[in-house]
Amino acid sequence: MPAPAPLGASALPPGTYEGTVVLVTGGGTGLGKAVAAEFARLGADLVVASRKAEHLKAAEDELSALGGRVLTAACDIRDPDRIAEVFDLAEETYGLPHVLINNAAANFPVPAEDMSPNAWRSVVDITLNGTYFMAREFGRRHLAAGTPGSIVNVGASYAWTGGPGYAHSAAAKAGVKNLVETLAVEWGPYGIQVNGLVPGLMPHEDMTADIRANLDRVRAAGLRQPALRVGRPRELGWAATFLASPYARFISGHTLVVDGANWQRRDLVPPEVVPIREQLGRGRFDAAP
Ligand SMILES: CCCCCCC/C=C/C(=O)SCCNC(=O)CCNC(=O)[C@H](O)C(C)(C)COP(=O)(O)OP(=O)(O)OC[C@H]1O[C@@H](n2cnc3c(N)ncnc32)[C@H](O)[C@@H]1OP(=O)(O)O
Ligand SMILES: NC(=O)C1=CN([C@@H]2O[C@H](COP(=O)(O)OP(=O)(O)OC[C@H]3O[C@@H](n4cnc5c(N)ncnc54)[C@H](OP(=O)(O)O)[C@@H]3O)[C@@H](O)[C@H]2O)C=CC1
Repeated sequence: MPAPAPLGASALPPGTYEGTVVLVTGGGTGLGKAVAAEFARLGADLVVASRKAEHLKAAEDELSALGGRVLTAACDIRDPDRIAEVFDLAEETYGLPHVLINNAAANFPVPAEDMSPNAWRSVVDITLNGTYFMAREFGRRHLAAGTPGSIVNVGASYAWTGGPGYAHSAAAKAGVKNLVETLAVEWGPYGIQVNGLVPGLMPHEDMTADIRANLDRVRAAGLRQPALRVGRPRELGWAATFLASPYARFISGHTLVVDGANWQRRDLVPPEVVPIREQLGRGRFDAAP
């Protein structure tokens, strides 16, 4: 597929998000930062919430250079009390966020039989429970205030297909997609839109070592994407700024996949079956700890 428009370009009119507060979880790294940047270019004030000080610093430094104001808040989205404090802080500083980008998630490749109960819990807690806790706080505050809002939950295409090597994340992302569909109906009458946004393979400099190693395996195999290229983080940002914009007010309960049709790929001759243990370079399963 052709290369996208250059970084800094936008399909939306300048100032589309002036006077709008956008809260992005995990907005200090990778795709969350790229999405936050597109809102900032269009005039939004940003609230970035995540756990690590170095990620919050990166958000503050890089996103404030794009024009809008940036408030950062240390927050583990597994903690509903801390989430409420972050919303209090945002309200005191700018007013209640109009848009919530539920981007933060956790993931690492591991064969299902090797995964510890705590590893499963950590990924599901962050990816599914954290996403719900953020949406819950946002929804309750808007319902109480009688104001409209827009939520975009970042997902993954293995929500539909299953994700060998990522059982925890795939199950959690299936829950995230399902939550979009439920909340869109429950909160539609109050003017709250809820949509999902799924990136395809979009490499970036903040990828964790585990995910990067998998990307290297994909590249070594020859990429194998129908688009014959990977996605650029700004392509996700453009889709997010459209979904939360005044031009998408009748879109709700929808999950938009930005992956160059990769998740639809089927072959006349199915690919060779290689067990996940082998793909991850692991030996025979040994139940002994
Ligand atoms: C090229 C193809 C790419 C396909 C991508 C598919 C689409 C999805 C992409 C993504 O979601 S990318 C997002 C990735 N980003 C992150 O995961 C960032 C945040 N991650 C983290 O903070 C950690 O990785 C964490 C482990 C998920 C959470 O950290 P926390 O501090 O809460 O947990 P820990 O106490 O460190 O660990 C809990 C538990 O998990 C076990 N564990 C940790 N890492 C691994 C691993 N690599 N493999 C197996 N198990 C792991 C850890 O040992 C703990 O379990 P116990 O030892 O206590 O049993
Ligand atoms: N990159 C890709 O190709 C793909 C990505 N995705 C999805 O896109 C989204 C962004 O992924 P990507 O940018 O690649 O990943 P990153 O690892 O760069 O981003 C994950 C972000 O989540 C934050 N985070 C993790 N755990 C918590 C927590 N408990 N509380 C608050 N924040 C947390 C991290 O910040 P901190 O460490 O500071 O807490 C980090 O900023 C995710 O939802 C992911 O599943 C889906 C498919 C493909």
